[in-house]
Amino acid sequence: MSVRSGTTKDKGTGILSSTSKSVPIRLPQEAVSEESLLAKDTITPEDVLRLQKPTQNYLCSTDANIYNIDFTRFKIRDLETGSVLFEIVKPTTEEGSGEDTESPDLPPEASRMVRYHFTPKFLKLKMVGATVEFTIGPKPVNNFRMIERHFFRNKLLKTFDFEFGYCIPNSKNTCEHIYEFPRIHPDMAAEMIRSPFETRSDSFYFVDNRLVMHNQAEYAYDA
Ligand SMILES: CCCCCCCCCCCCCC(=O)O
Repeated sequence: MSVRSGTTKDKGTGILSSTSKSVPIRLPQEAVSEESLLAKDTITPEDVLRLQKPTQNYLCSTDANIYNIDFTRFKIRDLETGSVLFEIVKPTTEEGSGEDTESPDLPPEASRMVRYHFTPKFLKLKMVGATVEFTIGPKPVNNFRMIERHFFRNKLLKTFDFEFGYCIPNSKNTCEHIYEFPRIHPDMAAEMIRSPFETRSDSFYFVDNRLVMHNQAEYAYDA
C-alpha cells in the first residue's frame, strides 16, 4: 500500500510540515513522446512538462527511489467547507502483520496506481487541500519536488508544481498542497462524469531534478 506526498520546518524535532501552493508554470513549447523519455537515463522536470497526454507506462522503476521515500498518510479536503473527501493511512508495523506491511501478494507496481471515486460535485470545487505525510531514509533529500499533471483523455486540464525543498535524513514530513481547480466547461464536466477513469493524473517526484518516483491516478465522478 502506498499513500501520496509533502512541507514547515520544525528544526527542533526534525519533523517537517507546511502548506504550499503550486508555483506558476511556463510550459515548454516542444512536445515529447513518452517513448523518447523511456529511452533516457535521467528524466527531468522539463521533460515531463513536455508530455502532451497521460502516460501509459511508469517513467522510472521503483528502484529509482534510492531515498526510501515512503508515503504514510494522504487526505484530501474541500477548503471551502473543510469536509474530508478522501483519507488513507498506511498501517504501522504494529497494526499490520508484524512483518513488513507491504502486501507480499502485490507487486510494487500495484501501489503506484490509485483509482478515486468522487461525487460529480467534486468538479465544481474551487480549491482542495491534499495533506501528505511521508518518511525518508538515511540519505538527505535535496530539492524535492512534485509535478502533477491532470488530463481528461488527451486534454491537459492543469499542471501542478509543488516544491518540498530539503528533507532531513530519517525525518517524517507533513505538508498540505493547495490545489486551485481549473475552470472546467459544464459540457466537459458532464462528459467527464459520463466517462469514468478517463480523467487521469501523473505524479512525478524529483530529487535534485532527477525523477525518482512516478505514480498514476484515475478518477471517476460516480460516488
Ligand atoms: C479535474 C481537475 C482537478 C484538478 C485538481 C485535483 C485535485 C486532486 C488531488 C488529488 C491528487 C492525487 C493524485 C494521486 O493520488 O496520485
